[in-house]
Amino acid sequence: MSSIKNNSFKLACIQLSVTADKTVNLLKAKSKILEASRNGAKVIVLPECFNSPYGTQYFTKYAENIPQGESVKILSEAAKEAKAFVVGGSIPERDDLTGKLYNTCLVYNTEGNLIAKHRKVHLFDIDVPGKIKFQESETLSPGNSLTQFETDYGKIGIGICYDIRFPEMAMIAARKGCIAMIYPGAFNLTTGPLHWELLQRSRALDNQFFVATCSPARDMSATYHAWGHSTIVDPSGQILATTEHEEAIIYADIDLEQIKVIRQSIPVSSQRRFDLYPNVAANED
Ligand SMILES: O=C(O)CCC(=O)C(=O)O
Repeated sequence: MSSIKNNSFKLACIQLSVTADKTVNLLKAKSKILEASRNGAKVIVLPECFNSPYGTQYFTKYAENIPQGESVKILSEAAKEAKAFVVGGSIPERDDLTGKLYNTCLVYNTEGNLIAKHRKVHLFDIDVPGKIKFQESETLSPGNSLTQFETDYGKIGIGICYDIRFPEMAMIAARKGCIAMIYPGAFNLTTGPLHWELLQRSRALDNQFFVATCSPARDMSATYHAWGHSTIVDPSGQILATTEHEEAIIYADIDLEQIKVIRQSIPVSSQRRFDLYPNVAANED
């Protein structure tokens, strides 16, 4: 595990109501970050696409350059005022050099400095006949790297929404010593009920670390209906905090001792047989 100054902290996930008005979204996000901080949270998470409605038709309009964009400024100010680590959900990012758009999570430290940037690696391209078809790749490009950042409590890995379906990402974070994976995400009314909680508990149990997800609140007048149910799961797969689909802040006390205890009792990470699966990608027929 990386250098840890404190063995416990309060984690908050802000299930924000996101509107079509970017300024309203940003001001609300900042005030909720400060509220979470007043309630003792030291790591505060926003949802996927917290400054814009979620949908490929919106990304171009709401996209911002990093670090010049207005969302960057608000996140930095909020983290500094809150004296907390802020995992800034995600925003549509425009790379001015290439013109490409990304779904990007920015992370700030307690001084308001940008310490990590994760571009969603696995784009949400699915087609469930009669239920949901979504093609993020119509407008977005995928990121090409995995992201972890240091806090006073240990290292934390970042994924965005669909990234949670790829256990390799979380496993790499765990093997690099992360204490948690945090996934800003916006599942939907088709895949949410069956998969959202199951995926979180699976990633937590696979890796015996904490997992947190943060969704926007549901808005039935929007074009995309988010599942909500932001959740925090402990290293044994138990749910520490969750909610329904309305706007809410959920909190959990994260006790890092729990990681040690479960890893000592069920020591799967030291029992792995990498001699049998050294390179999973090479095993395709
Ligand atoms: O994987 C899913 O079912 C939903 C993913 C999603 O909504 C996203 O990646 O934004």
